[in-house]
Amino acid sequence: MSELALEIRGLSKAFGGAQALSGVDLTLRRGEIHALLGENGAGKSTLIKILAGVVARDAGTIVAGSGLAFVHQDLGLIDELSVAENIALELGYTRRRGLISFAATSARVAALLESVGVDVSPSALVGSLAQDQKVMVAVTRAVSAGAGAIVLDEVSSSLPAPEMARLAASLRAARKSGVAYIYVTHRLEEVFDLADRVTVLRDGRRVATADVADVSHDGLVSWILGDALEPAVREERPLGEVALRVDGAVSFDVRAGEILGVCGLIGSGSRDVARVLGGAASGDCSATLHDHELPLGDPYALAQAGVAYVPGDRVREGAVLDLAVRENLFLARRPRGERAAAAELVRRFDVRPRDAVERPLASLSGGNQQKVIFARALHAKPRLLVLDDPTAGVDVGSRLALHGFLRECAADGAAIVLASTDFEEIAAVADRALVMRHGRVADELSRDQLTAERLARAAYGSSNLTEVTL
Ligand SMILES: Nc1ncnc2c1ncn2[C@@H]1O[C@H](COP(=O)(O)OP(=O)(O)OP(=O)(O)O)[C@@H](O)[C@H]1O
Repeated sequence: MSELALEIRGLSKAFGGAQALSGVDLTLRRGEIHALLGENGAGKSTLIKILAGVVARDAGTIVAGSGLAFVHQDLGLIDELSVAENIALELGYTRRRGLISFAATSARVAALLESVGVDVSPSALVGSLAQDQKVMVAVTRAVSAGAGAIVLDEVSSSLPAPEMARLAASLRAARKSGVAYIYVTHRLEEVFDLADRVTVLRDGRRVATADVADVSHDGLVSWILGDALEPAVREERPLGEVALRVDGAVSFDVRAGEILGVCGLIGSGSRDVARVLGGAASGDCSATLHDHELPLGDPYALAQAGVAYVPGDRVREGAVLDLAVRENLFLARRPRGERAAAAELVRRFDVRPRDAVERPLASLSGGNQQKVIFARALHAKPRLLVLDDPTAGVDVGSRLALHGFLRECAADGAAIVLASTDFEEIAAVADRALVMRHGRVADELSRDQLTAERLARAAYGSSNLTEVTL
């Protein structure tokens, strides 16, 4: 066991009749980053919830070398407190003669940050840090609690590519302290940037475990999906007249049939563009759709005006978890033949399990919940479709399928605004992209200029790659 931080044998779990995990083995070596992959519903969250003690296992053994800790996407940090205070909440404050010593606490935290290789000041307010730095503070907090293994559960899922590159560098450095990481992601590039080994789950079974150096991108895809991916075809789409005009702090046009990508670093304002147009936030601008003023700020009136919105925060903005999939599909307007229509959408958008229609949305895996929200927006046949990071948490196969649906929607004449933290996604589907910096449109890239790397450079405002440390 000495070389192992964690050993899982024969882990099984069923929910009702559905076998979420069947006899899964996984070993985690000290000081390794071990990626855990699998399509939506493969069983990753169930495995993690069992490790965390939130879900009881049906069978199997788990032996942990030392403590296990969990860092989820929301990180659980308090923005208004300093780095030292956030970590001291876990570590305990250092006392001198019975009194809390902030100086001594800060020195202890500084030493801890250094041991993990995190370059932030203990006195910095967490709210002022970049998202990748926040992840590393959460990691340091877990280390301070004595964790020998840390599960990073989709911490990168809404992290723009440039910030992800920095997080990858920090995590690679952090591994030297001997702590082991399980790293859950749907972005395969990250596996190659970051991980030492990889385990793939499919339908609750372990399909493979391998050294990352021995696997290819296509090999991973076929383990994940049980099949190869059809390469996406990018057909030329004729663009129509200008359909959407936005005027204000940010001004731009989108033509009918055009997919406009919007991206930037966190805080650049790129996602705010989608939130304002989708009716989830108010903003300092006005907009017209086919020359009619859009009722921004009023989600219901926006929907009436032909706008559909796929929110980034599906739990708070997009979905009612306690309601059935069918009810979530038709929240605003219930069609005749609702059951048949819902079953058809579930089939077309490949929502799993297949009998999901009458199940509560909460019982679906995260990625399958997102497909339901996507299906609802596209079913409305919008004239303007606004999406905020729509494929975060969606597996590699489903993502390609959703991109295909986006292209179909554009081919039907919709104007599409796609804000995404996944720069590969924008490069793959957008006809044009705006790159935001400090709340303004800083760059515009046309179709033939669109690559993930160029987007990342533009997001930083640098044409010099060495400054960017991608
Ligand atoms: N509370 C629950 N009740 C019923 N079924 C559940 C419950 N939680 C998970 N499941 C089912 O267990 C299976 C595995 O789901 P899990 O959430 O572990 O997948 P995942 O790999 O984490 O997917 P994703 O990438 O979408 O997050 C799915 O079929 C899911 O519908």
